[in-house]
Amino acid sequence: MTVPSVVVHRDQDLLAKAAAARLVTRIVDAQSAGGGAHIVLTGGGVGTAVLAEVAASPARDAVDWRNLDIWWGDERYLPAGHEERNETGARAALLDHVDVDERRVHPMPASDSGRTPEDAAERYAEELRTAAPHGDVPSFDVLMLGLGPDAHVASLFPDLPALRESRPVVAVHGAPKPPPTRLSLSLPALRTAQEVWILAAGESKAKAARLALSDADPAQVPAAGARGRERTLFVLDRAAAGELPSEIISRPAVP
Ligand SMILES: O=C1O[C@H](COP(=O)(O)O)[C@@H](O)[C@H](O)[C@H]1O
Repeated sequence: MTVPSVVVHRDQDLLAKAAAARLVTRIVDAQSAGGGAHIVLTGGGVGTAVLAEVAASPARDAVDWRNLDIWWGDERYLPAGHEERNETGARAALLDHVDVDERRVHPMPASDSGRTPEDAAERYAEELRTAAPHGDVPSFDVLMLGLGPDAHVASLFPDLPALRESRPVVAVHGAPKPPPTRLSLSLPALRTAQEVWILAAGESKAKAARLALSDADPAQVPAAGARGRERTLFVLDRAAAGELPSEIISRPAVP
């Protein structure tokens, strides 16, 4: 697993703008190297703000939006179009404003799909498998994650059985943050991404960021288990970085 590196921005607004610039560059680089690209979106305040900044950026036109597969790291198990669904937020912030190929936009199933959460998780796992030339999931170029104050990432919450899941997608019951029923990529699936970016702003995330950068057990600190194959990057604002030891902030990114 890669040793994480950390970038700290002045505040959430600047963090969102800088992460958006990073995301555009990452997609353009991947597309220049190989044609298509796969990205994984997150819900939450910062993740959605980053997407809105991509939409507002003139550089967004450097992306070949039709040649991009868009996935989600987790979803709240609510009816299609519900305002609390991560998909709804991502569409309003970005996807409704760029020329995506709908066949390559892969939202997780909604609760009115007629499936149980377990069937919905298996359905999404199948969709991932279909897009993967080798293995169970495509090679994600970048996978973004928000960070909860309890150090949850995606919908993997401390001490819940979903953290022990080895299949790529898991149904989550009893989440402490509403809604209680969710779908999530599992920790092994998150770890297949080339790059994992953890985005967090605000003082309420400072303790979680410190623990996520420690050797804590992912069973209690899920974010401590979210690492990319080639790179793990924490993009924080000053408040979220407030409890980090100074040697972590300046640590060079090495595998
Ligand atoms: O419920 C969720 O929360 C996390 C973190 O959200 P934030 O608003 O505290 O940044 C998010 O990453 C996840 O996708 C979402 O379902």
